[in-house]
Amino acid sequence: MPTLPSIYVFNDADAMAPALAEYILQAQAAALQRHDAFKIGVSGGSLVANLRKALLPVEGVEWGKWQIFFADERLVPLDDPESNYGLLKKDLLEYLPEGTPQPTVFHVDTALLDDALEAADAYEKVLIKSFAAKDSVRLPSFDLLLLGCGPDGHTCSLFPGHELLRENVAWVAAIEDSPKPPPRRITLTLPVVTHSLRIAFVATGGSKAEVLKTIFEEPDAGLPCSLVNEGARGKVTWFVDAPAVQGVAIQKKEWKSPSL
Ligand SMILES: O=C1O[C@H](COP(=O)(O)O)[C@@H](O)[C@H](O)[C@H]1O
Repeated sequence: MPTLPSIYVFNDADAMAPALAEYILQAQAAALQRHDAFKIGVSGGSLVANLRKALLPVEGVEWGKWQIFFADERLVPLDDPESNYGLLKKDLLEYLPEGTPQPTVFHVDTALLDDALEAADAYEKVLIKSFAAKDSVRLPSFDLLLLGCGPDGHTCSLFPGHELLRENVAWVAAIEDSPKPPPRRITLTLPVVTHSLRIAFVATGGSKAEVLKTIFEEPDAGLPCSLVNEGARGKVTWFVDAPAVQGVAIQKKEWKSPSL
């Protein structure tokens, strides 16, 4: 089993989209063989536009079987421009053609936006219900996590050097001092992220090149994305465009379409 992440580089986001779609459809097929649902966790940010580009043109997405959870969420109203749920709805789900079976989307409890701890506990209970009781399951196994990578190397709302990186009991944790606004958020914890069956990072644009250099060339710097690469050995795939890895020493892989 390979231990390094697989890194696929494309000229631009348009060229990346079909490969990302194929990868997601492979994960969907594997999940639907295991159970009658596709349980995924998604980030917000630039990922969502890339998902729309990838998924809208293709057939075979069984939207009605998707159970979508948030890898992290900002504690703001769902219609706030900062909401990851709001972004997913506006930039992806509202584009689904009329009559498409809708995915089940698990958003944060909006009654708890002022209390990050309560909001994290409540979202953990949602996971416990969806993935079986915490007593019998040490960690939930997402079929797929689709993650972004911030320009500082954060992923989910796990920020470089933050104490939350050491959280190893909770499935979902509260953060009140996010260095990127808004400060109050909830996030999946690192053990939950690395326990997922597959993890894909999507990073595009030259603004990511500097941090990708650190992530891949200096993994010991311990940036959150490097910790995921390390902790989820062999299960991590990166989809990037050429500007995002300009000047970064990586071992690229060539995407082979399963349809060829
Ligand atoms: O704050 C956040 O930022 C990251 C990265 O966003 P990007 O726009 O630089 O890709 C995102 O993955 C995370 O979900 C979000 O809450």
